[in-house]
Amino acid sequence: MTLEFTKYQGLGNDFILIDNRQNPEPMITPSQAEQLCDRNFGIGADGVIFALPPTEPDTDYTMRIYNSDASEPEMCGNGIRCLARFLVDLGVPTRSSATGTGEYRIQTLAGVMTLTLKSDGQVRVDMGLPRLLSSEIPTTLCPPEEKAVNVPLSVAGKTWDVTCVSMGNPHCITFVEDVDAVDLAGIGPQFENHPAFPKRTNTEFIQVMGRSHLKMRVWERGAGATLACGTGACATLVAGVLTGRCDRQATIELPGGPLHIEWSESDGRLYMTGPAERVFSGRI
Ligand SMILES: N[C@@H](CCC[C@H](N)C(=O)O)C(=O)O
Repeated sequence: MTLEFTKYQGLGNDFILIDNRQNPEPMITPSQAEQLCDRNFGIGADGVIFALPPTEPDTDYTMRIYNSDASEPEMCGNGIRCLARFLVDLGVPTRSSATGTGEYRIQTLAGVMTLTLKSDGQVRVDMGLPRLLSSEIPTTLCPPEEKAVNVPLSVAGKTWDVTCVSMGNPHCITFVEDVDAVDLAGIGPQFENHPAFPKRTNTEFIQVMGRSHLKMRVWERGAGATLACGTGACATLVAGVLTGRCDRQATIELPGGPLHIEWSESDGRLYMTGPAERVFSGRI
């Protein structure tokens, strides 16, 4: 089998993009995706993203993604910005927004996202509403109809105060004094596979630098330590606001670079703005 692909990255969170517009099912299996993501024996990536035909009214395409461990998450913030750039590079015309900028409407397992192509090359994504009930995360840290905000979680012999937010996919956020001192590879997997998270979890370790500046390191479910996580940055801003640590707009500083996140007071939705770049194309 020969597969055409293009590699993209959003703040160093990197993906293999596949033009799957002729078929509603991904043209490779999760285990083939895992092989392609291998950084020694494959192309190397944090995940594989498929541009699939639309199945919902008023959408342009459908996005699905496999993590580098072959699991399928509901959503990916950096990945959907890469998908916007991929569609532009494929020559797919955009819709025109009220402000005259180009837009795509993309269906995901977490709902429909609107992507706006900005004139400076960045992509702004309407990431939708955060979900806060324990049943929606999901987590057993609180009763199903309660929010897990600043609740204790025991990991690696220490009690961490955590806040849980779903952006379609699960996030567990904890604020620390010094984010560079966190042993990500040591404790990340223990958060990810903690029995309190029946669907596993992404985990964000956050240092507050100011009310509009948070520094983040992430351990991703199914991908490990990555250089950036868009859904994680959105979930982090929500956790920061809910615990009184930050304003509703902030720069989230990630190892791969900054993301701008806004939690709109008027519509309650999260808006993420950041870059996405093509790295290379190939055939495997
Ligand atoms: N890097 C992504 C999130 C990808 C999915 C995640 N690993 C999960 O399993 O939920 C982002 O930018 O949001």
